[in-house]
Amino acid sequence: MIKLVNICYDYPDTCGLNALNLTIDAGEFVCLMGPNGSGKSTLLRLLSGLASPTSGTYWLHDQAITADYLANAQQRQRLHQQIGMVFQNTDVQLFNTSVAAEVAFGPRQLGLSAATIKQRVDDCLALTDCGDLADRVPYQLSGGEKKRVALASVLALNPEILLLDEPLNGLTIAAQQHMLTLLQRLQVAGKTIIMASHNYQQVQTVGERFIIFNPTHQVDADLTRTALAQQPARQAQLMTL
Ligand SMILES: Nc1ncnc2c1ncn2[C@@H]1O[C@H](COP(=O)(O)OP(=O)(O)OP(=O)(O)O)[C@@H](O)[C@H]1O
Repeated sequence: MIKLVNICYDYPDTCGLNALNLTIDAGEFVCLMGPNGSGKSTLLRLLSGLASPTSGTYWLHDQAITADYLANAQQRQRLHQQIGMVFQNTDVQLFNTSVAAEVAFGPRQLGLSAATIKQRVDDCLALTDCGDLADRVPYQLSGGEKKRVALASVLALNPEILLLDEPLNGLTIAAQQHMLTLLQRLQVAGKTIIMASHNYQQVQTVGERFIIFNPTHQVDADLTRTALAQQPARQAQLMTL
């Protein structure tokens, strides 16, 4: 489904990703791990179409997602329907005056009918346990509530792939568990989940594949949960990230 071939991404003064080769299949639950600055967020930005590789090719369903492809508004919108991203800082993502309006925003941009939009909003609020937040102002919600609303607004476009950048950061233990259970439910419902995290303890029971970056922005290891469980030294290293 996703295929990255020899991807490099350079910021003006530093490297973000270095010679990345990766294939991700539909339905996987992938955790991107590695130290601060190793490239996890950069990879999510590339996958979401917010940035294009400096070199190499990003394929999604045999379509090369190039800067030229993304320059076309219709094609960009198509990508955003296929791949949705929950940002690390949800404050940059939530800008509407009510939660219901926030979740309706994406479907409205697609020009869907009022009845379809209402159905999608109701479904996504229910799925993320945000039904009782519908009339609240997103900016005034707690950190955990904001993450769930951001997820609901992404789900309203019904993307097949969900990208999440440190979705557990700043949440209470209960809110973390809530989010993880929600993500597992979405995977069971057929979504592909790609989540950046530096906290192995939090994600070890939900992630099925662990792609671990090193400080030079390369993939250091790409392991199934079972394979990682057989590498205590690697697990210990992940615990210290
Ligand atoms: N907007 C930017 N401008 C310049 N350099 C950047 C920018 N964003 C990231 N970088 C650099 O690119 C490299 C990869 O950063 P990235 O944010 O992808 O890492 P990360 O693994 O997500 O880190 P963290 O765990 O701290 O979120 C780092 O060296 C970082 O300093």
